[in-house]
Amino acid sequence: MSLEISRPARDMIAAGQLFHQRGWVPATGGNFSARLSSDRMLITASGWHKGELDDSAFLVADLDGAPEDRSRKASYETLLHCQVYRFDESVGSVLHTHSVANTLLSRRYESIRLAGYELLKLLPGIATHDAAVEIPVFENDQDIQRLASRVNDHMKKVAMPAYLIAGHGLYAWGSTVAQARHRVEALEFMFECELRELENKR
Ligand SMILES: CSC[C@@H](O)[C@@H](O)C(=O)COP(=O)(O)O
Ligand SMILES: [Zn+2]
Repeated sequence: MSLEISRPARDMIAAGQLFHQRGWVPATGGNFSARLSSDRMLITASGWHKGELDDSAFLVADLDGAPEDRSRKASYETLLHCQVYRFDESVGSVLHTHSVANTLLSRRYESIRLAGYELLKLLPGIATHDAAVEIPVFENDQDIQRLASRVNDHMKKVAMPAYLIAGHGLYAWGSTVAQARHRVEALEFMFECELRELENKR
């Protein structure tokens, strides 16, 4: 495996193990990618357990989602990764999780407002806890092309640091795998806080 591929693969393998330990990628849920160049990415193959990734779990695809090796099957949600890379050329990694907190909140709200958290500072353009962000929730859809196009239309109108798919999971990104992972960790922490707050109000 070339150095170009082995570094992001190593970081995504480590992210998968961490997310699995936290319960954020049950069964074969979740998928990960890293940009390799302006028009290529390394992405998880479909159907892998994300806590058990190894070098063979990744494949190179273009930003239309076509694998270089046509015999390989990229993630079912590849086009959602392509959409983010195409929308913002500074994005270097996209990570997707299926946690209990993000799933429950996304089933309940049309968007999640996160305000007053110190960890908001992990998100782009935020330098203080005294801030708020809206994380939009999109209706789930097995037609990933149609879902990617809905996300794209919304992104053109409203800046977002991440988004949720209802009853499904979180998509977050960053300039590197490490930054995307930190953002997933921060968002999952804040979602967990929101969920517990909600439960305490009952
Ligand atoms: C089989 S349940 C999970 C999938 O439908 C999907 O949401 C997911 O996150 C993983 O799909 P994958 O094709 O392995 O990248
Ligand atoms: Zn998913």
